[in-house]
Amino acid sequence: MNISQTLFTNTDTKLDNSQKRSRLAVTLGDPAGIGTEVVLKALADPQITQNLDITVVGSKSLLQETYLHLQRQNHQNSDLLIDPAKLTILDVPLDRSIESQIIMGSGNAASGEASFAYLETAIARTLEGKFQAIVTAPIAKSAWKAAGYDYPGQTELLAMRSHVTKFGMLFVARSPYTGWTLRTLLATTHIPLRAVADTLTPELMSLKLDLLVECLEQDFGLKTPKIAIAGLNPHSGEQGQLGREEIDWLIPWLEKERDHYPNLQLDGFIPPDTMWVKPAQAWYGNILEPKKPTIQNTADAYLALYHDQGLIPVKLMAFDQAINTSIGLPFIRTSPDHGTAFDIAGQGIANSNSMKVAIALAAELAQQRQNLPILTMQ
Ligand SMILES: NC(=O)C1=CN([C@@H]2O[C@H](COP(=O)(O)OP(=O)(O)OC[C@H]3O[C@@H](n4cnc5c(N)ncnc54)[C@H](O)[C@@H]3O)[C@@H](O)[C@H]2O)C=CC1
Ligand SMILES: NCC(=O)COP(=O)(O)O
Repeated sequence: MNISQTLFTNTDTKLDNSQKRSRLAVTLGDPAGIGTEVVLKALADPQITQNLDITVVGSKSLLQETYLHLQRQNHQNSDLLIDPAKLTILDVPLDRSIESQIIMGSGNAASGEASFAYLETAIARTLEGKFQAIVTAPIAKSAWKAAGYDYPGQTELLAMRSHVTKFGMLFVARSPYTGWTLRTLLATTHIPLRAVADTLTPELMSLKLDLLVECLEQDFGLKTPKIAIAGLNPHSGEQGQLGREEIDWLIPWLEKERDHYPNLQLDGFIPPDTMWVKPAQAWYGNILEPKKPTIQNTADAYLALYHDQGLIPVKLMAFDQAINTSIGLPFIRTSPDHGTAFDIAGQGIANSNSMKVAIALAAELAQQRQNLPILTMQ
C-alpha cells in the first residue's frame, strides 16, 4: 500500500492509494483566457494526477485547437502540455456560430456562453454523483454578463444550483518556504466597495464564522482554532474616530460569539493593515529576517471583511500558490486564485501552479470526506 502525506489538512488521514480513486471534474473556464492552458499543463504533471480519476469538462474541439496553438508557441522553460487525446473529456459541444466568435485574449458573449455551459454541465453531473469535486478554471464575470448570465461569479452559481444559501469563499495557500498554511475567508465578496459597510451585519458575520469554524474542523482537522478577524475601518475605527462600525456593533457581536464558542480563540478587531504582518512573516520565514526564528502566534484562519482586504495580502504572498475553495456546498469545489489573464492568453507562458494545487486540495478533501458524513451547514 502506497501512502502519501496530506499537504493542506493537518489531519491524521493519510492519502491511501489503495482506496477508491477520487473523481474530479476539471472545467476549462473561459476559452479566451488561460484556463485551457493551465489545465493542460497541470494535467501533464504525473505528481498531480496520480491516483485520481479526472474528467475534463469543456468543448473537445476548442481544447484540441488550443492545444495545437500552444504547441506552436513552443515556449522555452514552459511546462509541458498533456495531449488531449490522453484525457477523459466530457464534451460540451458549442454551436458553430458561438465557437467561431471566440477570440483568444478577449472575453465576450460567446466565451461567456461556453464557460457557463462547462460549469453547468460539471455541476449537474456532480449533483448526480458522477464527481466528488469540481475544480474550475477561471471565467470572466463580464463575459457571463455579456452572454446574459447575471451572477457575481462561479461561487454563486454553484451555490444556487446546489440549493445552498449559506456558503463562503475561502482561500488556502501553503507556503513553499515554511510549510505554514494561510487560510483567509472573505465575509463579503463581489460587491462594490461602497456597499460593504451596509452589507455586513451581525447575521452575515455569524453565518460566515459558523461556516469557517465547521470547515476548519471537518476539512482541516482544527477543532479549537484561533481565528483572527479584521476591523472594517482604518485602525479598526480608532475608538470611533475613524468609523463607528466596530464600536456600534462589531465588538458586541464578537463578545456574543466568544460566549457561543468558548473553546475558540477569536481575536478581533485587528487593524486591517497590520493583521497581515504575522502571516507574511510565517509565510516567508527566515527569508525576510534570517536571524529571527519563524514567527509563532499566527492564526489558523483570517476573516477579512471585504474582497480586497483579504485578497491583496493573499495574492502578494501566494499568487502562484493560493486556492479558492467554496465552503458550504454539498460537494468540493476548488479553483486557482487567478483570473482569465486575457493579456497573456494563447502565449504559452501561464503559470499552472495555482491550478495544480487546486487539484491537489480537491483530491485531498475528497479522500478525507469519503470517511466523513456529508457537510450540512444550512
Ligand atoms: N476564479 C475565477 O474564475 C476568477 C476570475 N477572475 C476573472 O478574471 C478576469 C481578469 O481578472 P484580473 O483582475 O485581470 O486578474 P487575472 O488574475 O486574470 O490577471 C492579473 C495579472 O496576473 C497575470 N496572471 C494571472 N494568472 C496568471 C498565471 N497563471 N500565470 C501568469 N500570469 C498570470 C495576468 O497576466 C495579469 O497581468 C476578470 O474578468 C475576473 O472576473 C478573476 C479572479 C478569479
Ligand atoms: N476574486 C475571486 C474570484 O473572482 C473568484 O470568483 P468565482 O470563483 O466565484 O468565480
